[in-house]
Amino acid sequence: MIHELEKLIQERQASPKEGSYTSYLFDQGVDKIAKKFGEESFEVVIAALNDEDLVEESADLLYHLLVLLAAKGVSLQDVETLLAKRHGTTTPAKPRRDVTDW
Ligand SMILES: N=c1c2ncn([C@@H]3O[C@H](COP(=O)(O)OP(=O)(O)OP(=O)(O)O)[C@@H](O)[C@H]3O)c2ncn1[C@@H]1O[C@H](COP(=O)(O)O)[C@@H](O)[C@H]1O
Repeated sequence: MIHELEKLIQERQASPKEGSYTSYLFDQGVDKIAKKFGEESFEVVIAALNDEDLVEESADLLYHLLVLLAAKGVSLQDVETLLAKRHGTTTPAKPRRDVTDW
């Protein structure tokens, strides 16, 4: 599904469609898309901390990430290739600072 969604987003990027939210985002540009992604990220944080609808917020977040990646010319395959490279490796769980400012 996520690859189909990426394809549809790329189609909107190549051929803007009247009334399409995706076309609206591409028309607004990377700044707007990045800000929307930030806004949606925060909604995921709020949903997680308040036991709200994490599935719906995650869907919004992934959609906006795909639009952002497309706007920057990065494909899901690029991200998958990096994930595959990391897959199975272990990141040492060293002590880390508390997150106090965000
Ligand atoms: N998955 C999504 C998706 N998730 C969220 N959204 C839209 O994201 C918007 C977020 O709402 P907000 O209230 O945060 O933003 P807003 O106030 O409408 O916009 P701003 O004023 O902040 O710019 C809503 O309009 C949602 O409809 C999505 N819009 C589209 N898709 C997918 O993209 C496909 C193509 O959509 P169109 O480009 O609209 O044809 C659709 O078939 C869906 O599969």
